[in-house]
Amino acid sequence: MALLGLGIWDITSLSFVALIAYITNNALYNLFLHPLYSYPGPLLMRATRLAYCYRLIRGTLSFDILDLHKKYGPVVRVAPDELVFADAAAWKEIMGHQKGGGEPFEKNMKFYRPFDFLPVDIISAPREEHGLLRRTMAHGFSERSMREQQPIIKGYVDLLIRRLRERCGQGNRVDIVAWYNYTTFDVIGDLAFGESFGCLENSDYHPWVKAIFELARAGTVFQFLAQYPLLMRLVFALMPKKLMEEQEHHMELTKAKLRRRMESGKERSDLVEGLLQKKDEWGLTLDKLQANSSILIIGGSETTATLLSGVTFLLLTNRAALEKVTAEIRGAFNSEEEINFIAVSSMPYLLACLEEALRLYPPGGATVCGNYVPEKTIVAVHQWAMYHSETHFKEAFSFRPERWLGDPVFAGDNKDAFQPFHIGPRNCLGRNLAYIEMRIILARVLWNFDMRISGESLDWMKKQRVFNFWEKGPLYVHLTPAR
Ligand code: HEM
Repeated sequence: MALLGLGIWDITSLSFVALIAYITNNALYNLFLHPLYSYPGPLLMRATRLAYCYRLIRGTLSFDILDLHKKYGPVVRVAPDELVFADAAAWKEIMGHQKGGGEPFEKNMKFYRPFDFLPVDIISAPREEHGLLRRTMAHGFSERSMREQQPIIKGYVDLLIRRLRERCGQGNRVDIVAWYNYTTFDVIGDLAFGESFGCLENSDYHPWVKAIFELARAGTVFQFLAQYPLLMRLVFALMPKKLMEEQEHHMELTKAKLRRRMESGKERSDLVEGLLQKKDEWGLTLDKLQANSSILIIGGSETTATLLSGVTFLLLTNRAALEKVTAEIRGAFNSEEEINFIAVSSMPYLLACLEEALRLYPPGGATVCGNYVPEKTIVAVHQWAMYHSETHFKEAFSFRPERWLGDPVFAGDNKDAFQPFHIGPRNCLGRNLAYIEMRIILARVLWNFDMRISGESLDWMKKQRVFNFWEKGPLYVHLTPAR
């Protein structure tokens, strides 16, 4: 084959040279002419986004960002068009409420919705649609709804305790991560679809839940590919058909659950009732309902289970704090029945332990909040890096619940830097529900069991990487009934 007298090898060599020239040209532009050229950062990261993507898909980005802040200061250029901030004021500037409503910047869709064909949900909706969705979904999180949801949540916590009692004692160990996941997925499954996933009942993950964990790692790869549309198309063309079918199957399962919830005809104070009531008026398709209920489940279950796993690990490796929080709980109640939503809200040390775990092990972690400013710069805050900085928190790597209780040793901490639920019009809608679930579950577990960490899990937190979620291995603990 010949083109204008050139052979195949000439054409290949020319294409290669053209590609190298293009990459070099781009890198030189990024280093010397780009509007962000004067911001500090490592040479490779300033020259090309590939260096950032490499850290993202290795799952080490969040930890690397802390080192970068130490070396380059509170604002670092981590990709040609991206700045990360380790400054408490950045929260407000990036996400705070604006006069007239809305947030200052649009979200970065390459991060939040890497594929155009995915239906829009509350997390990825543009400003106006987001406002409508949020106002409607907020009904499910009202005080009244949460009061009515209390017996549902209690039912699953009762079942958790029963299951753990069946398994504890005589040298047995349990993987507490799995049990927290079973519980929080069952609770939110019930609150979003009117039926649980049956994880606690069957003492196993439901395939829907398993698929979510399997997709998390792929998510970072797609966030990387979203930067390179041609590569994305190539990967899609080569992707095994089976993977696409599994994704379809997952969405079908969600739709089937939703259909059953709609056909039940019951009015419930749950998390989707608001949307279902507006379904016809807004012409909400099943795809959109599916997308939003999936977000509720993923956002409301994995996060809470992660934090519960984190706080359990931190307590079991900090004996004094474990004894103190256990004494607070066991001293406050005469019977387990008294441990309810209201009672657990007034347990200061329990709350301080949860806050400290949110600081050391923020669920979704390490996630960024990318947004575009008009000049198409992405701006981001990385929670893990921000919270492990001595600039903001004394003894930043240690578990010190006292810092949240006014201990003068930590008077210099910059609490404004700590925003695990984000701030502004797109902050976490489920924050109150999360606190209630976390307090009730932790209080009931500590009331019922003396806990000890199993030797093989002592470096559980150290080994983890982040792929949108913390990639948590099993956390083995020994439980002994306390009564
Ligand atoms: C420890 C537990 C939790 C943490 C740390 C957490 C954190 C967050 C964060 C950081 C966001 C902002 C995400 C973004 O825009 O990038 C968010 C949004 C959201 N969360 Fe949570 N969350 C937790 C539990 C829950 C629970 C239990 C629910 C209940 C279903 C929930 C529902 C939501 C919803 C609906 C949004 C979207 C809000 C919007 O875009 O307007 N979250 N959460």
